Amino acid sequence: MESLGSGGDSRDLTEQSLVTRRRQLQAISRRAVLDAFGPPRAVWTPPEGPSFVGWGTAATLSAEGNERLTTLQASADRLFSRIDADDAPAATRPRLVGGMSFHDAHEPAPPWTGFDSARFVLPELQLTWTDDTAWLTANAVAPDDPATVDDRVENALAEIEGVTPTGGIAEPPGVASRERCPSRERWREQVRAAIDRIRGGDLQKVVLAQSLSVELERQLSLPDVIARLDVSYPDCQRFLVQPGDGPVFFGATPERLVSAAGRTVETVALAGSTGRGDTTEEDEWLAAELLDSEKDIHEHELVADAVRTQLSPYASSVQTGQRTVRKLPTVQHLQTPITAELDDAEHVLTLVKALHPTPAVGGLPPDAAWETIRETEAFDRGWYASPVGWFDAAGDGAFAVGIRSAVAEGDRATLFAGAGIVADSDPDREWDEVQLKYGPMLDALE
Ligand SMILES: C=C(O[C@@H]1C=C(C(=O)O)C=C[C@H]1O)C(=O)O
Repeated sequence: MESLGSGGDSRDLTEQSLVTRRRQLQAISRRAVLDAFGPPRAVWTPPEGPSFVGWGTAATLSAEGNERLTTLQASADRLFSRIDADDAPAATRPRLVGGMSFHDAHEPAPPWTGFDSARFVLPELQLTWTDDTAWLTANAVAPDDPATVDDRVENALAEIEGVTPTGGIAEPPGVASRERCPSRERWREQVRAAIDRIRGGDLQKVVLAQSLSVELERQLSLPDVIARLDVSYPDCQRFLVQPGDGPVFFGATPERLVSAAGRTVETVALAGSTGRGDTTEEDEWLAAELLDSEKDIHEHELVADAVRTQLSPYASSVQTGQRTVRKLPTVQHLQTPITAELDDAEHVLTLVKALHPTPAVGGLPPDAAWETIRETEAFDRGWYASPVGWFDAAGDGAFAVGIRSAVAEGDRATLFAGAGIVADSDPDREWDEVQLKYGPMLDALE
């Protein structure tokens, strides 16, 4: 029988009610809340729509192996099978928030301690910001008396209303030293070997990544880092997952993996990159060159085609929007929005399973790309480039691709970034592209 850890014990998931109570409150700054309440915690801030912070643990679901999302979905169905909830907006429903490793086989070893192959937490408390107000949700699995959850939400409400607003955003901690994997010379060899394999015919595209380990001059302040990302990357999905007192995985990603609400599904193809210009003219010139680049269009269309193909078993029609240039502070990408109306509502985890990894972070064909990545990269991707997000009892949810991200603990952080390699790739240009993609995390740290 499946079980879950809840407050340290292992309990049978069937026959247990999940009790959820909610209260509306005066909107309060997220930074003040993050300052006041430590781990375990999670932050989810989309460019549009409700954002939330969760902390504490009402239940943890984790699973391993290549069927981990199937196992996890079954556990979640049991957890959500009996919900005793009061009436409140959909965004305040109990949510499981978390993610999974890029590779099927994953050991949660440093720097990824606590990051299981797949791990989702139902927070004990969720604070949700909607357009003009905020809601507090308290969750408990099989409490002895549901009235204790009413008490919990009232007490937490008082605690939050007593939180003192914080001052200005602190300066970034600063970077004292950095260590790259691989070296520039080794990268050239890796890219050339990948190109040879592509020319040999059994691989079309592979995304190779690098890691950058940095020692910080001071301890990292997560509330400040998140606040800085909010200012610099409002159009990106900002996320943070901290399973315990140890490491935290966070980022500001431009890439939506999938969001599902009933039968409506939204996703995006994002691949093909160039830098930003120093002047408006140069910037527009770079954008025009990207839109016209055969190499980048090829790299991009492999992603768009794969996404459409992966969604087609679930949807009789998949709509492709216009290919445009997405401008981010340090880099610009080719982007194509893709939407689908499903034949029947599907659990968002089913769609995550179908889509991960898209060739924007993996490659094509998937197995050959996976093998090339495993044989080439000398560091552990962990949760980098993997689905990170949330889902609820209805199977609705939203997932981002965990790029433009870092895993950090104390005064150390490891940043990750990659680039799609196709037959026409140039190793030095791909190296430069990777450095630009470190931008969001480096800006937040130094
Ligand atoms: C792999 C990353 O980015 C991905 C690869 C891109 C590319 O190769 O052009 C562009 C956007 C992302 O889909 C990353 O940022 O680490």
